[in-house]
Amino acid sequence: MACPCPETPADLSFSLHSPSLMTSQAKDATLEEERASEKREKRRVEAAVGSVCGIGKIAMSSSMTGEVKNSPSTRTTYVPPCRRDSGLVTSQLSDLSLSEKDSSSLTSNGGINFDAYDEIPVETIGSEVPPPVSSFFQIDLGSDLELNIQRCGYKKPTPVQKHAIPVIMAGRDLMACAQTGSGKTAAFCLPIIAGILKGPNGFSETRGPRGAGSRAASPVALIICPTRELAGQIHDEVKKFANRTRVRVAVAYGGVPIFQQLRSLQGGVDILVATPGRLVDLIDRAKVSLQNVKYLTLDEADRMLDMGFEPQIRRIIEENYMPPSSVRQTMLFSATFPSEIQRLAADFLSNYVYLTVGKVGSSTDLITQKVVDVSHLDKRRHLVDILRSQSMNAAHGVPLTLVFVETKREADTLEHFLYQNGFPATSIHGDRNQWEREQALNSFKKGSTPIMVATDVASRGLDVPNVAHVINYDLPKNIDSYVHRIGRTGRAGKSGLATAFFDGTNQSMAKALADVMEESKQEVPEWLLQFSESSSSSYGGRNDYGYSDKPTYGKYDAYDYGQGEGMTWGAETYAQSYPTGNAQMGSYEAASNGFGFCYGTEQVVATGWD
Ligand SMILES: Nc1ncnc2c1ncn2[C@@H]1O[C@H](COP(=O)(O)OP(=O)(O)OP(=O)(O)O)[C@@H](O)[C@H]1O
Repeated sequence: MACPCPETPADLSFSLHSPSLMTSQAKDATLEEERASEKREKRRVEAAVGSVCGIGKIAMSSSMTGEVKNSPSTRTTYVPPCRRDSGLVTSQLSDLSLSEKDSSSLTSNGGINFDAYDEIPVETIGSEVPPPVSSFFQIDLGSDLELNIQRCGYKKPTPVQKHAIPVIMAGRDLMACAQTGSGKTAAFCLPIIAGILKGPNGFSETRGPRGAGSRAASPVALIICPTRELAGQIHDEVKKFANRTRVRVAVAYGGVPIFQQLRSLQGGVDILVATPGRLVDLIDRAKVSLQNVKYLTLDEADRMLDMGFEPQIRRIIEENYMPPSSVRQTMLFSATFPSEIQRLAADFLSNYVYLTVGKVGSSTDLITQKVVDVSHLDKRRHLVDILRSQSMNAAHGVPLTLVFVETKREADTLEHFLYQNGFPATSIHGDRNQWEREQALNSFKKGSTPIMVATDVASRGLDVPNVAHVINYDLPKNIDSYVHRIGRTGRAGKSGLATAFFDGTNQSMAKALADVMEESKQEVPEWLLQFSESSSSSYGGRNDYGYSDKPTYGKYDAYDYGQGEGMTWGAETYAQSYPTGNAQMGSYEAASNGFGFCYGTEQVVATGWD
């Protein structure tokens, strides 16, 4: 059958093959051609990037960049040769158990298949956008880093890496939106490390105290993210890539004693990964100075805004001697970008490239999405039936299953209920101390407790390999959270299953949910379409630009915020807007964020961020 998709523009130097459509002979020939073109491309990109890799804001001219011609603020779309039939046609979930297809989707969660991402359309907007690469070795990342990439088993870059790495290496600011699990972390880590290893700023005398001196640690790269677990995970990732190089990496997040973090900073640091609250604390103690920051990355930038971190972020960036946006390089990464993020981009980025892989805010079609109409009272029975059914069908024990609930109390209650009913479950939420949270996550990762009940504290960024099933026991209040939650499965090109329980209270989500399902080629149940047509509310919906339409400020979950040493702020969630008038205190600790204003203490609907 003829491919209905537009041809890949002939002038694109990288190939976008659909492997399933190729014979092995054709594959060999293509590989040969790829190697040759890789070498040609490497020479061209080297010539273009030259000595400015990652150390300056020198934009490449279109004549330097080769075939992809860009005039100022050009929109370039890379269209895959043929969108594969994903094969993920969903069948109705039988009333109380998993269908055969769903079960097989749970067990086919095996190997990494990044080819799946090759078919996703990519768009770049900006002036003189550096061309993408098709291999890690096409751009000079340095031999140490190349070795570490190989050690990590990364054979080829994912689309976001193909496009983002050359942009960052060329010294450009970047706002990048790519689907969950598609390798955004390495997309910013690799060029930062490469830049530090090459650049004159990288190993200057300024990276901070090396001994017992009193000077503040002065990182060259700062990576800010919303949660402790995510900070820990990014730190691990950076350490893997910086292994056996002289790049020093440290992490700082709340909920644990600060002393150990202070000690690691004392040795001097090149890359600091931090959550906003603890970072402000360290700056106030004069233990961290931002005056040498050359690379600033905001990971899950939209979530940090959503959580009300904007004052902290602004304070960190605008009031602490951080070099201005014309000097530093700034990168924003997420799978969703609500419109509010554009204000931040306008303030913090300069002459940036806007990169989108797939549709902004959409999910990957590697995840089979189900939605079940279930009354509130029936949820537990449904959950038990699903868990039983998948355990019976699983070849190797209970598949890793993440169950999202709305409140911390519900997380505890449901964990207890599951445990009482013979299911090996644990839970993670903001009322558990950091040690308990890490224990829970580890035992989930190892499969000792293959069922984890979680609040939104686990919805973003967490990369647990082989999560087979995400169950939205309680649907979140906005569609971006839904996209991130289900993105805990179907990562790194693997398939996954996501089931949502839709009850009477979720009607305002119907349209947004149906839209996301349609965008990712899922079968939307007729009853949901009907709800979505009758629902007049746009809450949780999207505007014409694919951004979420909802008001994002003041929707507080509990977060890692202004905490002192070992202390957890905001153990609960502030359901609505802040600052609020008539506060109604809940059972949480925080009433002040340490920056001079009171949090709204609206009705408490906890989801456990901190
Ligand atoms: N090029 C690659 N080759 C092999 N594995 C990779 C590659 N890039 C990333 N991975 C792996 O894919 C997984 C997902 O990557 P990562 O966590 O960076 O995704 P993400 O896009 O940041 O997801 P999220 O939006 O949920 O934060 C990780 O286990 C990572 O190690």
